[in-house]
Amino acid sequence: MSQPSQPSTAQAPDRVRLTDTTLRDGSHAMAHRFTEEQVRSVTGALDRAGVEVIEVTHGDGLGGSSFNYGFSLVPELRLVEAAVEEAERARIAVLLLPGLGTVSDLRAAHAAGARVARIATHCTEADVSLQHFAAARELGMETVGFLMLSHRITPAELAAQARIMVDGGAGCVYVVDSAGALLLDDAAERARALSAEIGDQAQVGFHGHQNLYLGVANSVLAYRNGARQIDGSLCALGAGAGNSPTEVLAATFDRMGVPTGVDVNAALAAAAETVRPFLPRLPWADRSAIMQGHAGVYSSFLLHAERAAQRYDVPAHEILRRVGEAGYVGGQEDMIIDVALGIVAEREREAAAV
Ligand SMILES: CC[C@H](O)CC(=O)C(=O)O
Ligand SMILES: [Mn+2]
Repeated sequence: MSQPSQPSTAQAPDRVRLTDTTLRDGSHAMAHRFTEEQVRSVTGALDRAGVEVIEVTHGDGLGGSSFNYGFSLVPELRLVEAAVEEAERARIAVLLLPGLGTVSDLRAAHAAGARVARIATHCTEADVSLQHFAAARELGMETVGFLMLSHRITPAELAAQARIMVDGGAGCVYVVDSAGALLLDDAAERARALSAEIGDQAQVGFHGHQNLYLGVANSVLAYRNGARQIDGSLCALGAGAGNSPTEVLAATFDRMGVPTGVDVNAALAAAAETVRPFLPRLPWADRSAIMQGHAGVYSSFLLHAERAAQRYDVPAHEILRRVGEAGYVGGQEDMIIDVALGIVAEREREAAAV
C-alpha cells in the first residue's frame, strides 16, 4: 500500500489552501459542456497562478454523466487526463458521491492522474463514505470529506459526522454550504465545531455558494474558526449563484496577510481572460438563486428547476421554494418535476373552481 499524502495540521498554521472547483462545480453552470480546450486553458491559468489543487469532474462527481444529471460533452476521465497533462505543479482532485460514483471510478480517476479524492455525502450520511476513503488511501490519494447541505443540521451534529469521516480516513472535512444558506454565525459555528472535534488529526475546509452573496464572508469566518482549506471558482462559476470567486478569495486573504501561495494578479487574469470569455451567463443571484439560499435548496437544482419551469410553464423560483419546504436532498432531482406538476395541478383545480 502506498503512503497517503495528507496535508499536515501542524505546518504553517495560518496558511490557507485554496482549492479551485471551476472545472467541477462550474460544470453545473455549464450544463456539463466543458470542452477539453477549456479544461486545458483553465488548468494552465490556475496552475500558473499557484493554485495547488484543481478539481475536475462532472458537476455531480465521478459517474455523474447520466440521463438524470445531464451527460458530459467530453468523458470526464478524458478531462481529468487533460488537466493532469496541463498542470505542472497543481494536483488534480476528483469529487465522488458514493452511490453515483464507485470505487472502480475512483481507481480509474487515479489511473488518469488524479491525486486528491473528495468524497461527498449528505451531511447526515458520512458513514456511506468509508469504503471510498479506504480505497483512496490504498491508492495513496489525499482524502477530503465533503458534508453537503451543512445548514440542515446543528454544528455539534455536523462535527459528529466529520468525526466518522476522519475515523474512516479523511485528512480534511469540509463544511459544504451547498445551498448558500449559511449566515455568518452559522458558518463560523460549524467551522469551530469541526475544528474542536477533528482539528488535532485533520484539517477543516469550507465550500461556499453565493446565493445570499455570503460565500466570501463565510469563508473568512470559517478561516478565523480554524478552516485551512477553502474552495472557490474563477468568476464564481458554479451551481446556483456560483461559488465564492477564487480571485476574490485570493485578493481577500492577501489583504488579510494570510498566505495562500496564489499570485493575486495571475488569479485576476485567469478569471477575466480565460474563464469570462466562455461563460454562457455570469453566475448571478437572480430570483431563483436567492430563493435557493433563502429556502435552503441544493444549488445544483437550479438548472433542473429552470428546465422544469420552461417545460410546464411555472415559475422556477416557486418550484425551488417548494423544493426547500419539502427538504429534498441531492439525488432527488426527479422530485423537481413532481413539484412542477403539483403546481400545474393546483392551478387547474383553481381554474376549475372559478
Ligand atoms: C452534486 C454535488 C454537489 O454539487 C457538491 C457541491 O459542490 C455542493 O454540495 O455544494
Ligand atoms: Mn458546490
